[in-house]
Amino acid sequence: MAAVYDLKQREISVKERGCFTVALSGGSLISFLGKLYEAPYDKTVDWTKWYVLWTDERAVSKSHPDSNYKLTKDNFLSKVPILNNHVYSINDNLTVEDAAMQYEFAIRQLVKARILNVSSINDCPKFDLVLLSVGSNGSVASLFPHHPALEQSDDWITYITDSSEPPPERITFTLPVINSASNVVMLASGEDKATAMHFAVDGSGEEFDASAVPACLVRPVDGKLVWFMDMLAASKLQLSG
Ligand SMILES: O=C1O[C@H](COP(=O)(O)O)[C@@H](O)[C@H](O)[C@H]1O
Repeated sequence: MAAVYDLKQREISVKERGCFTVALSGGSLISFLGKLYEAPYDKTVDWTKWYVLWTDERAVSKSHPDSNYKLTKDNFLSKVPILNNHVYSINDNLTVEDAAMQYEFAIRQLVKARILNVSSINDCPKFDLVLLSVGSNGSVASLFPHHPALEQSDDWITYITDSSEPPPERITFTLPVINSASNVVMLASGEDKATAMHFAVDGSGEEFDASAVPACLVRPVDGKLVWFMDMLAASKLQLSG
């Protein structure tokens, strides 16, 4: 995945603020992060500057196989020297409502400490990088097709109790936060993503309902969007015009 992210962008963030803030979703993208602890990146990345957060979490314990934290810990964090106090996971001992509030508070503290920038357009936190693995239904983070959470713009973090994919309870970034990032990378791999990718990339026109494919609603307001897909996920693209 082009080493996940342009090395220069990381260097710019580190030079400007002395840190690099990344929000990770769960899903298949986590296995691609492995490239970052292989040569040459293992020598060039300054891991001590990284701050890691999650775009969303499922309401399960951190040791549960469905936990996005566990997935990231097992496949990435346990292999790289990111500082423990730079890892901001979502509390698994609270109700989703309280965990969402607590997580938003933690993000506000990072903004106060100037570890996280703020968007000049909407006052949302401005992550250096948001990495999203797109679901087979076109979901991003824990924002699912036609769900009212897609409309949420008052809060940075919200929660849902009726996810169309198990488990039903989740905590998630809202779209304004995703769209305020400096860089958003969307990843889709596998044939089960092909229909969603077709709508996400080719879907347009008055009749197209973007809320049916939340990935379509990812449009950074003042940042870059990069898509990575494998041949199977891209197999239904029309790429006309
Ligand atoms: O439930 C979730 O799934 C999506 C997509 O995962 P994938 O395995 O189809 O790549 C993920 O991005 C999200 O963070 C997670 O909570």
